[in-house]
Amino acid sequence: MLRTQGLTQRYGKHTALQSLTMQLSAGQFTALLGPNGAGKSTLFQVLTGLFAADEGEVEVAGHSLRHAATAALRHIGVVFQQMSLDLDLSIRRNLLFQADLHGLPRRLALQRIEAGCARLNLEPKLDRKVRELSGGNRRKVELVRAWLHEPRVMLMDEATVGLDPKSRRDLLAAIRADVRERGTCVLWATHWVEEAEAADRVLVLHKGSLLADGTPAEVAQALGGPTLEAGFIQRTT
Ligand SMILES: Nc1ncnc2c1ncn2[C@@H]1O[C@H](COP(=O)(O)OP(=O)(O)OP(=O)(O)O)[C@@H](O)[C@H]1O
Repeated sequence: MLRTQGLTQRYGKHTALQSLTMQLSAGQFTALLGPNGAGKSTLFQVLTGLFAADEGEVEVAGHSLRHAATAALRHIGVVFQQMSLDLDLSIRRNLLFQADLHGLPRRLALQRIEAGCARLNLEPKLDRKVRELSGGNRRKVELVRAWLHEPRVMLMDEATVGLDPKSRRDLLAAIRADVRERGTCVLWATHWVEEAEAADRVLVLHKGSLLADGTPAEVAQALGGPTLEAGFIQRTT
């Protein structure tokens, strides 16, 4: 569902991504675990087409991001680290704005907005301004927004930063349910080992390269364990 081949990105003399090759399947929740500065945000910027990598290729659902960007990006939903909702608009207006950008007919847009908000218990708040919502609920609105065009690949960049434990758990549960129900392919960037431990698969990114790839147990072993956390700290600090 999502493939990269030899992705390399440099900022001046600094190499942020070093020939990164990976392949992610449908129905899989993959954690991209990396310490600060590993290259996670750079990878997400490339995967969402914000800029083209210096070298290498990205394919989304069989479409090349370089040669068929519109077709590729249609399958991508994203929640970035930084919130990007309009604080002075209601949840509904924020989501309708995004639906319009995707060219969704109004009736279908309203159906998806209501269904998405119902899944995340946001429905009673649809007409509240985003400014009045807690951090956890703002993130949920961003998730509903990312779902509006029913993408097959979801990219979540440190989506739980700043959330309390219950909000983190709720957001993760909603994403996992989506993986189960729609077979979504999720790439979840985090530096929280605890979140990676709950993933189907873990990719460990360090200094722009993949250090390990496998189930949490396999990665713990590959990193020299005994736990994922111990191996991760040992190999990335
Ligand atoms: N625009 C930029 N110009 C120069 N260097 C950059 C730029 N963006 C990122 N970098 C550098 O590239 C490397 C990777 O950064 P990136 O933000 O992708 O890492 P990250 O894994 O997302 O880190 P964090 O967890 O702190 O967000 C870092 O060394 C960073 O300083």
